[in-house]
Amino acid sequence: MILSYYVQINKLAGNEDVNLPCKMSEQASGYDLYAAVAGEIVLAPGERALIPTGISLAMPEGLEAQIRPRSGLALKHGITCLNTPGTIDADYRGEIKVLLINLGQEPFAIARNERIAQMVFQAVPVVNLVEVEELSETQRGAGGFGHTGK
Ligand SMILES: O=c1ccn([C@H]2C[C@H](O)[C@@H](COP(=O)(O)OP(=O)(O)OP(=O)(O)O)O2)c(=O)[nH]1
Repeated sequence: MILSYYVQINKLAGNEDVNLPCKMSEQASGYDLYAAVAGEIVLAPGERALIPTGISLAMPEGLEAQIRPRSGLALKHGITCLNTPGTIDADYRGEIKVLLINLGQEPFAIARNERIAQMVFQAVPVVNLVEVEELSETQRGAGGFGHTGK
């Protein structure tokens, strides 16, 4: 089953040269996001930075976008998203930004229009929280955090 949505995308002023998010293969889950940094920035080992993408979105209600790391950057350079997956709410109209951290041992340079992360769209169910005095019983009950063993 294929779910299909229209999502509006806007290039922010001064970012006309920055690539729109792009799927690198036909059935890729994620749209790669491009850095809209001025020139180049360098992340020292252990350093984090909020990287602009130069784009904003208008998604239909019931959809979110998740910002996830690129595995190649993580494996080769220790570059990942600190808050993964970052949550882009359907009602957010600001610039999409990517919170990167350098967990590697070398400085890592990020140039304008370099692919830094990916964005995966997800359907979000509408949930109404209902406060009650007691919850239904289950076999697990309150067991968690490894209570079934290693
Ligand atoms: O990686 C991210 C995470 C969030 N956002 C934007 C879109 C999102 O809709 C908004 C708020 O994100 P979140 O709810 O994670 O942040 P918060 O710390 O709870 O802030 P707020 O109080 O603004 O909701 O920030 C990004 O651009 N990139």
